[in-house]
Formats: sequence, C-alpha cells, structure tokens
Amino acid sequence: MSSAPAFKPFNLALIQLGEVGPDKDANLKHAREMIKKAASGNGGAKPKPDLVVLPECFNSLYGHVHFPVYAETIAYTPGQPYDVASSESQSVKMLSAAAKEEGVWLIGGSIPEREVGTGKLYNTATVYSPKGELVAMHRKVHLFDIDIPGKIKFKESENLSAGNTVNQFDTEFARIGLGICYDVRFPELAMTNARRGCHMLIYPSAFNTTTGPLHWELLQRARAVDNQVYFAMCSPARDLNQSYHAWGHSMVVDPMGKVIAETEHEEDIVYAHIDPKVFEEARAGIPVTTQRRFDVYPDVSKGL
Ligand SMILES: NC(=O)CC(=O)C(=O)O
Repeated sequence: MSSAPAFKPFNLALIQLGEVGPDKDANLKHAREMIKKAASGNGGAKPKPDLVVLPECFNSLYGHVHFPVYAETIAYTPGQPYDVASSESQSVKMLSAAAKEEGVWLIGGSIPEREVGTGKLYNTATVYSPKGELVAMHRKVHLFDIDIPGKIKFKESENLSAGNTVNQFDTEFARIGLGICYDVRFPELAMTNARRGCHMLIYPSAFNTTTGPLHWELLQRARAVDNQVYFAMCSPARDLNQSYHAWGHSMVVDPMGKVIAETEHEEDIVYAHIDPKVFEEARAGIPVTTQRRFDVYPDVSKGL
C-alpha cells in the first residue's frame, strides 16, 4: 500500500437525510438538494465542507424485501477508470454530478447494488472526487442479521451478499477508511484501515431505536479511541411512518474519544472541523500505536 497523504485540516458535513420514501426519483432529488445545501455550508452559515457524506440506503427504503427492487448495477473495478457517463446507475450519475457541481468530495451513502454476471446484491457505498470521478467503493462486509425478541428482527442476508474487501481512499487532506453501519461492531475492520494509514473512518449507517441508544455512541467512541483516529457515522433521519425507525444522531468523534459534533433524530446537517493536531497529540501523549505486543498476541489486522 502506498504511503498516506499528509493529514491536513478539513471540514466535514454529514447529511442526516429525511424524506426517504418509496419513490426513488424523489429520494434522489431530495438528496441532491441536500448535497447542495451541505456544500454551501447552509448558505454560508458554516464553512464550506471539503467532504460531504450521505447515510446508508439513502435512495431506498431500508429492509431486505426492498433491496432487489431498488438495486442498481454499478460495475466498478477498483483502481480502474470508471466512465460515469455510460454507467447504468442513476444514483451514481447523480452523485458524480453533485460532487463535480458542488466541488466537494462525496461519500454517496450506500445503495442496494446488483453485481454484473452473478446478479448478487450488496449494500454498497461509492465515493466521488470533486471532479466527479468514482474513486472508491465499499460493499458492507458484515451483514446486519439480528433478532432481539419483541424488539427488532432484521436479516440482510435474506437478500444481500457480504462484501469481502477493506476499502479506503486518499484525498489531498487525509486518508479515509470506509465501513457501513453494522461493520462498526467488528473492531478488526476499523483496526485494519487504521493500520493502513487512515486518519479518519467514516461509515454511512442506519442504527435503530433499539440498538441506537446503547451502542451508537459507544461503538464510535470505542473505534476512535482503539485506533486513535477520527470516526463518523451518518444516519438517515427518523421516520415513524416507515417500518424501520432509524436512530439518527449522526456524529463525529475525535481521536481522544470526544464527541465533537452530533444532532438529534430529525433531518439536519452536522458540520465538523477535523484538526490533525488532535490526532497527533493523542498519538504522542498515549503512544499505544508504538506499544503493541505482537510478541504476546497476534496482529489481527494482518493477512488481509
Ligand atoms: N443497520 C445496521 O447495519 C446495524 C445496526 O442497526 C446495529 O448494529 O444495531
């Protein structure tokens, strides 16, 4: 892996998207409007962000029955140029145009993706440069299969296949590692990206009102402190008219584990300034990155 770019200060915006309903065209239109709003810093009230993020399943309802209905073919091969103009994915086309027109890096939340050839479905995040290039993709590695009696049962594996790669991308200000929602519960993925030089980890997500109150903040702060990196999760807004009730609370955590930006559960945009000084001071003051004992236990991030 090439060495990471120098970590420079940057501004981040998480779009806690509302109004995600059954009409995909309407979802894409609203997401486009919100990207514009986020990129303008809410019309100049906030500094213009360098990087904008959408939540998990931003163009569709969230649930295993919905994935085949909304799935789009992306046909992206990592490391190879991608021709957005001939993409079959209307979401990719919108996201690419939005990144270019607004002049921002964009993590395009996630969408249900159908793989060419196999027809397998994935929960997939795509990333765009300010030139509108598709530069990275992450397929959710850990599928959200849980059953908490009387509270919530969810089985992504009914229709989805799991991704099998660890993904990150470089900007002119940082190396960013990717995950999607349930991936946050698996420390090895975050650890692997951190060991690969990521300064920040960002996960488009959609926790729910059962697991969110106990685990949403805890897991982000844990991953941030474990790895001494910035960490953020971007949720949809809560909509009690849909079957899945998202937790909201999109959040940014610094490498000391401090929550530096957060919102409630309505539609909103969370802005944060990402300061490399906090990252450097955390690593200098508590030097766990150089104190690991791989003579006593194995380095579980190796071998991927
Ligand atoms: N939606 C998810 O993938 C994960 C989640 O809600 C949880 O882990 O809790």
